[in-house]
Amino acid sequence: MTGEHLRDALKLYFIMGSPNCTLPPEQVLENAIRGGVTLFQYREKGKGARKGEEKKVLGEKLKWVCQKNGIPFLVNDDIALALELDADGVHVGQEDEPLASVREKLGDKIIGVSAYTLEEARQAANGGANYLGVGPIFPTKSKEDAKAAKGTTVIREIRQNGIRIPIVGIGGIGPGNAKSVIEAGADGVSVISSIAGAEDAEAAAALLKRELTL
Ligand SMILES: C=C1C=NC(C(F)(F)F)=NC1=N
Ligand SMILES: [Mg+2]
Repeated sequence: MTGEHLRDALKLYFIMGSPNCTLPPEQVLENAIRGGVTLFQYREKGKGARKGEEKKVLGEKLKWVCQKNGIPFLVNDDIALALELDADGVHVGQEDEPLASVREKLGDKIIGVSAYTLEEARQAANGGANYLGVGPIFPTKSKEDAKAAKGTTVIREIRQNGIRIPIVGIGGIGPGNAKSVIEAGADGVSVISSIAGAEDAEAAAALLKRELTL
């Protein structure tokens, strides 16, 4: 996938695992994609998260849903699982395996890196990350150890410092604030609870997509 294709694919980036879903995760994902999700990250984390074989089995199901619908399937944190599932890529945080060693294992697959500050963004961009996950932009309920929300200024700051790689904002993004993330210079928004926690994931995704394309 070329850089520009990835930039477009980041538009509406859905992230979830079984702890985020009330309905069966594969059904939530199917509905979310029908509503306009453009890229998916399997993030099996938090209370009640599956482990080992169960985590892998769910990953295979969700990867299949993505492949059927032609959208990229990424795995959060777990490099070994990403390789086992032959995922399209991974997302790693500052405290996960260093970018250089992940790149060595994954070759030209997609590697996204979390960035909370301009410095972290610059380091990841220089280190060959394919995209940055910048946030939390707004207060989030989806990550227990989330840092203080930064607002959209941090995205503007990264762009003003000449960092051009694709950026997706993350953290408390939903209808009403999604557009401001794009206006600050991000190529897309990533959401967990706005879609996974919605009564109707398809409608929730469609509402967000519409706001992003207005
Ligand atoms: C902690 C995270 C930060 N950003 C992202 C993404 F949106 F994909 F960039 N995913 C994560 N799991
Ligand atoms: Mg992580």
